[in-house]
Amino acid sequence: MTDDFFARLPKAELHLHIEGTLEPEMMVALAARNRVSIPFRSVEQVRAAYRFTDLQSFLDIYYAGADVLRTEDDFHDLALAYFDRAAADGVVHAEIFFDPQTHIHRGIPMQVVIEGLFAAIDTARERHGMTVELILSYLRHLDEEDAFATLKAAEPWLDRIIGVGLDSSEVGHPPAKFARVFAASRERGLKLCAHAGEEGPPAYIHEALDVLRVDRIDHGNRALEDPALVARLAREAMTLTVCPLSNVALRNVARIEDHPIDRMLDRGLRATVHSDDPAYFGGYIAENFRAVAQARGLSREQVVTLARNSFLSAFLSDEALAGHLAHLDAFVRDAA
Ligand code: HPA
Ligand SMILES: [Zn+2]
Repeated sequence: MTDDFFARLPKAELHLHIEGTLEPEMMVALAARNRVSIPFRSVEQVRAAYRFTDLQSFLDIYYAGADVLRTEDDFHDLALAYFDRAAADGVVHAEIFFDPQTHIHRGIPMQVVIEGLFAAIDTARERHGMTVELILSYLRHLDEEDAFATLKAAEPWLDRIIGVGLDSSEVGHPPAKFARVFAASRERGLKLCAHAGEEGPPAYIHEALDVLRVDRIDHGNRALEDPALVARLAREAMTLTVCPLSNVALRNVARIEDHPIDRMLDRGLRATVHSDDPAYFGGYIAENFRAVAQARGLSREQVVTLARNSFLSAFLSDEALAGHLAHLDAFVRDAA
């Protein structure tokens, strides 16, 4: 399989934090445009700081970097640059996380964030035919009351937000901490996702399923430590949105050659491949597919299964899903 095959393979991006697409060049440019001081003098210095030892060491830099995002134009420019990049990687549908609390706590109103993102989404549809949905992600290191305030602040735009997520520092902040705000989110018709089992134990995945009643698990790698959980996830066809380059960058997997993606597929798990925070972890979605496929010697059939799973796991109408699967089948036939 050539680089071109991985880039043209039609796919859905389901695990991407838009703040994690802030490339060092844009960070430096927005710092200058908004007269925000950052602790780096050049793009090279920013890149050199991207050596992580765990999730928290990444989050510290990721939240600091987000401070250059101030205006509706900033959010628009950030997201449109990402959509252009994703289109070149074969992404035809994306469901992206955004972290409103990161911005609200700095005094940037929800409206600035959301209207900037919506404007870019409209352009992505016109320019690339790409469909994009937003997932409002609650920060789990903050309390549930703050999450409730965020849901309330998003009320005017909920008809254009497809779901909610749960991210940030996992260990010590179990899913059950957000039981009530997830129930309230579900009552408003929102889909539910939660990061679980990235650094946290398998018990957090059980909780995300039983207490939050999520529709998708983000990461979920540590499920492999619990055979009964693996059997349950497989039986329920519960998606795990797996991010290979993130797993290596944050040292949840020692080397890409050790990545468990094929073990997940072999055990009947509905795994998908995504990019998480590509500006920080060294590659967008096609590079995640290529790197893990080459390192693990995946067959073409396994790679196509990963792409198919991305559509099966997306929050699409039956009609849109059928269209994407037909397009994928045609691509596979033509590429044969
Ligand atoms: O990989 C992640 N895990 C938890 N929180 C995050 N916020 C951005 N990326 C991540
Ligand atoms: Zn993530």
